[in-house]
Amino acid sequence: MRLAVIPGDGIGPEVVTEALKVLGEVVPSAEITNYDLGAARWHSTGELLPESVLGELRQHDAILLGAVGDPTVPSGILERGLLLRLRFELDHHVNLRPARLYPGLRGPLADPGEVDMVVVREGTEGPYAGNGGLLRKDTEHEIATEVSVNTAFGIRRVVTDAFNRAEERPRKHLTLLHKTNVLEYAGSLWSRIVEEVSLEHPDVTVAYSHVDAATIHLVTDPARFDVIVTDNLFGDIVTDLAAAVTGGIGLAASGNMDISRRNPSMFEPVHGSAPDIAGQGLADPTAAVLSMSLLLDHLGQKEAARRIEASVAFDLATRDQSSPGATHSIGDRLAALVSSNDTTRPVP
Ligand SMILES: NC(=O)C1=CN([C@@H]2O[C@H](COP(=O)(O)OP(=O)(O)OC[C@H]3O[C@@H](n4cnc5c(N)ncnc54)[C@H](O)[C@@H]3O)[C@@H](O)[C@H]2O)C=CC1
Ligand SMILES: CC(C)CC(=O)C(=O)O
Ligand SMILES: [Mg+2]
Repeated sequence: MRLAVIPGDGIGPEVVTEALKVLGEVVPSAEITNYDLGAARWHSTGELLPESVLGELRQHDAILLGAVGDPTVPSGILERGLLLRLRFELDHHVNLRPARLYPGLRGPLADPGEVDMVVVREGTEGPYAGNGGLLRKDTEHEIATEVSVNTAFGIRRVVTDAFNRAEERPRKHLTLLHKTNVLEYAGSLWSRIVEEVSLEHPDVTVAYSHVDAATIHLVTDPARFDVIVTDNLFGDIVTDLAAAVTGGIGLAASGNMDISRRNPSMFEPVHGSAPDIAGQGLADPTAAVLSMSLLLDHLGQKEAARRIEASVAFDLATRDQSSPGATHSIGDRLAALVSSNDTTRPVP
C-alpha cells in the first residue's frame, strides 16, 4: 500500500502523526511518502503544488491530508491553490462525510435520537469552481462574481453515488438539500436528476429540503437524515453543523473520492488547520484517525478499517468527555486499542 501524506498546516501535522501511529498498528507494511506542501513551502519557494509533485501523488494508492490554511498566508492562496487544486486535478467528485453520534457519546443536543447520516457532497463544481472575477476593480462600482457551475454530468455522478450508498443502508432514505426556491436553474437541474436517478432505485425513499430549513432540522431532529446529497458549498456548511451535533468537529472524517478510481482518493478531517489551537496539543486527532479508517475501507482493507472504527467507538464511549486528553495521548489510546486486536469488539 503506497500512501502519500500531506500533513499541511496548523494542527494538520499534529493529527496526521496520530493517524499514522494508528495505521502502524494495522498495516505496518504501508509505504509512506511525506509531502511538505503548505504554508512553509509557499513562504520559502512560492510553490503551492508543483506539477512534478502532482505527478508523484498520482502514483500512490491514496492520500492522507491533515489540513491547509495559515494566518500568515493571504486567505484563499493555500485553500484554492493547493487543497481545491488537488480535489479538482484528481477529480474528487464525491466528498463523503459521515456524521454519526456514537453510542455513549454526549453531543450538544438533549435528545438527538439515533443520528447516523452520510453527506455526499459534490466536490468539483458549484460555487467553488473558480468561475468568477472582478469587474471595474478599485472603483466605487466594483463587481465581484462567483458563478456556481453545475453540470448534468457532474450532478448525475454524485447523485448516482448517493443513491448507491442509500441502497446499501438499512433506512434507504435520501434527502436532496438545495435552494430550489431561489436558485432556479441549478436547483431545477439537481431536482430533475435526482428524480431521474430515483427511478433506478425504487427502494430508496426521497425527500427534499431547502438548505436553510435543513440547518433547523439538523439541530432539532438530526435523526431524520440518512443520506444527504448536495452541492459543494451547501455540503461544506452543513457538514460542519452535522459534525457539531455528533460530538464536535474533532471527530468528523471525510473522503474526497474519485469513484472511477482513475486517481487516488484523498482522505482528511472535515476540520481546518485550527490556528487558534495549533501547537498546543489540544487538537482531537480522532477525525484524522477515522479518515484513515475511511481510506483503508476504500482500499479494500475492510478489517483494518473496522478495527480502527471499533477502537474509536470504544474510546468515545469510555473517554472523559469533558477532558479527552492531549492530542498524542488520544492517539496513544487509539493505537493501543487497535493493537490489542480484539476483533470481537464490535462497532457499537
Ligand atoms: N480541509 C482543509 O484543509 C480546511 C482548511 N480550512 C482552513 O483552516 C483555517 C482555519 O479555518 P477555521 O474556519 O478556523 O476552521 P477550523 O475547522 O480550522 O476551526 C474551527 C474551530 O474548530 C476547532 N477545531 C478544529 N479542529 C479541531 C480538532 N481536531 N480538535 C479540536 N478542535 C478543533 C478550532 O479550534 C476552531 O475553534 C483557515 O485557513 C481555513 O481556510 C478550513 C476548513 C477545511
Ligand atoms: C477550505 C475549504 C476549501 C475547504 C473546506 O472548508 C471543506 O472542504 O470543508
Ligand atoms: Mg469546510
